Formats: sequence, structure tokens, C-alpha cells
Amino acid sequence: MSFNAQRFYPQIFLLTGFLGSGKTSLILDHIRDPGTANTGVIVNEVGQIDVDGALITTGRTGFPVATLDNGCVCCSLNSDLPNAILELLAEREAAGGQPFERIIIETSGVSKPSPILRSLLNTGMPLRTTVLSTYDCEQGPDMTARFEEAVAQLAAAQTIVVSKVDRADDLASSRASQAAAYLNPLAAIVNERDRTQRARLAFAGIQMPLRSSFSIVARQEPNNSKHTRMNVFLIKFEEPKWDQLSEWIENLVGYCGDRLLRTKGFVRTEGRRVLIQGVGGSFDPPREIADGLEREDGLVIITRDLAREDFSTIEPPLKLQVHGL
Ligand SMILES: Nc1nc2c(ncn2[C@@H]2O[C@H](COP(=O)(O)OP(=O)(O)OP(=O)(O)O)[C@@H](O)[C@H]2O)c(=O)[nH]1
Repeated sequence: MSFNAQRFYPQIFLLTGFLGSGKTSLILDHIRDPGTANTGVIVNEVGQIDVDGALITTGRTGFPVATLDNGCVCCSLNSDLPNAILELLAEREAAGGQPFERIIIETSGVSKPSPILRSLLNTGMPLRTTVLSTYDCEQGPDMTARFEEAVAQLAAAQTIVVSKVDRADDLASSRASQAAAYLNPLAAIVNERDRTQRARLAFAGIQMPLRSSFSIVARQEPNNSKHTRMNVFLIKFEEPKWDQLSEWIENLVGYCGDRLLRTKGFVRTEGRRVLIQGVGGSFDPPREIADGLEREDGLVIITRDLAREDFSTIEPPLKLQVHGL
């Protein structure tokens, strides 16, 4: 399928936001809302385990999700993204469905938006694009100060959606809005406790021609797309016992401290397949995932300034392989 001037092209929402700041959750809140049937999603993960795609697929059965699995999309400037859009449109047409009103592109938590916007510009498709960034009110300004990726994401956004306010107090919530507005005075800020309403406001869409949003990003972010301070590891376990695995994770958290940024993936333990998710040192309760889901097992761990050898010092000693990604 190629570009067709007669076709109706959906609005594109480029959804950015730092690691664990709530991008997938915002999409899940959106697709659970009746009336969003004409949404398609493209997911890009920095690790090789597609957890986000899996969660969205289980969030609504049969939901149209495409995955960009060639590493971080902002680092691999090629035709993957335009092709994913065209394929999603073609599949929809072939299935005889209503045209998409919107396609949400969930970028990896370390992607910088500028190269992605550039690759959208090069499609030749008349795409109306809105850049959204989630801003985690629990992580706040410290995180953004430490990582240029987080600054680039917020600077590029037309809309900043403050996440996790449903479990924050009023002070944390209003501080997050102020910090977001300070970083990007041009952005509309969505700060809403009700998650359904938050998703509605987020994807209501402030439409700007792609070129003007691109020029904002280009000013803030002149050249590179390297993630200099981050390390991404894929850990493959040999069916550890649950007690041992949870102790290992607790010790990992203690060992890394604030160098641990994001942990997520699927691990087989005692005959079950478990979803493990953590942002910094805070972990969700483990969730059993049905075996039918065709996703590779393994835990993606994103850190700052950590070496592969560090994992061998974590107790208890488990049988594992560490791959640097
Ligand atoms: N209560 C609450 N929890 C949230 C919210 N947003 C995210 N979370 C939780 O925060 C964790 C990370 O959320 P995700 O939606 O996976 O974050 P993400 O930005 O997609 O993560 P990456 O793709 O790894 O960068 C999960 O445990 C979510 O359940 C929110 O608005 N409210």
C-alpha cells in the first residue's frame, strides 16, 4: 500500500514521555472508553520484549496494534514508522472497517521526538500530528533535570498530560503542573484526576501543522539521538522460584538505588508466566499473564551508569543470562 491523495488520513498522536511515566496506561484508559473504536496504535519499545503491545492487546481484544521492534525508533531512522502506518491503514481497509480517526504512536520512554517527527514528515502523507507527552507527577523535576531525553519530550509537546494524579495529593499535582508549564510554556497542560476524562482531554487533540511543531523541537534539540547515560539489559532467567526471584528484584533495587529507571517483562516462575513492572524502585504487584500471548519471556531493565557485570553481584545467585541491548 502506498500514499494515496484520495484517502482520508487519520490524526496522528505522537505519544512521548519518560520511562514509566504512563504512556501505555493513558492508551489503555483511552481504548477502554466506548467510542474509541476508530483508534489504531503503533508501539515502540526500547527493549526487545513488547510488553506495551501485549498490554494493549489484552486491554481490548482484537484492538489494532502494530509494533516497531527494531529498537528505539528515534535511533533507527528508517522507513519502519511510515511503513507501520501504511500497513495499519491497509489492514483496516482490507478488513472493511471504518477508517481510523486517529493513530497513536507510543514511542519508547527514551525516544526523542525530533527524529520521529522528521520521519513522519518524510512520508509524503498529509498527516496532522499532535505531540503529547506524559509527565509523571511522582517523579517530577528531578528526573527531567537528569535526562535530556525527558526535557526533549516535554519541550516538543503541544499537550502535556500529568499522570498518576489520581493517587497524588493536591500539592504534588499542582507542583507537577507548574513544573511542566515551566519546561514548556507553549503546551496545554492536562491535569485531571479522573482517568477516563484525562484520556478524553488528551486525545481531544490540539491540531497543529506538523511543520510548526517540528520547528519547536528542532530549536531545542539540535542534533543527536544517542542515549548516552542509559543502559538497556535483557535478562533471561531459567524458571526461578518466585521467592528467589522476588528477593533478587528487591536486592537489585537496593543495589541500583536511583540508577534503576525501569523494569518490565515476562518471567516464568513455578509454571506461571508473570508480568513484572517497576518504575524506579516501585513495583506493581506481579500479574499472571495467560500463556496464549505470543511474547518472548525476559526482563528488560533500563538503568543509568550500570555495567553488565553488576548483575552477577545480586543475591541470590540465579541462573540467568544478561544481554546488553
Ligand atoms: N494510578 C496510576 N498509575 C499509573 C498511571 N500511569 C501509569 N501508572 C502506573 O505506572 C507504571 C508505568 O506505567 P506505564 O503506562 O507502563 O508507563 P509507560 O510510560 O508506558 O512506560 P514505558 O513504556 O516503559 O516508558 C505502571 O505500573 C502503571 O500502572 C496513572 O495515571 N495512575
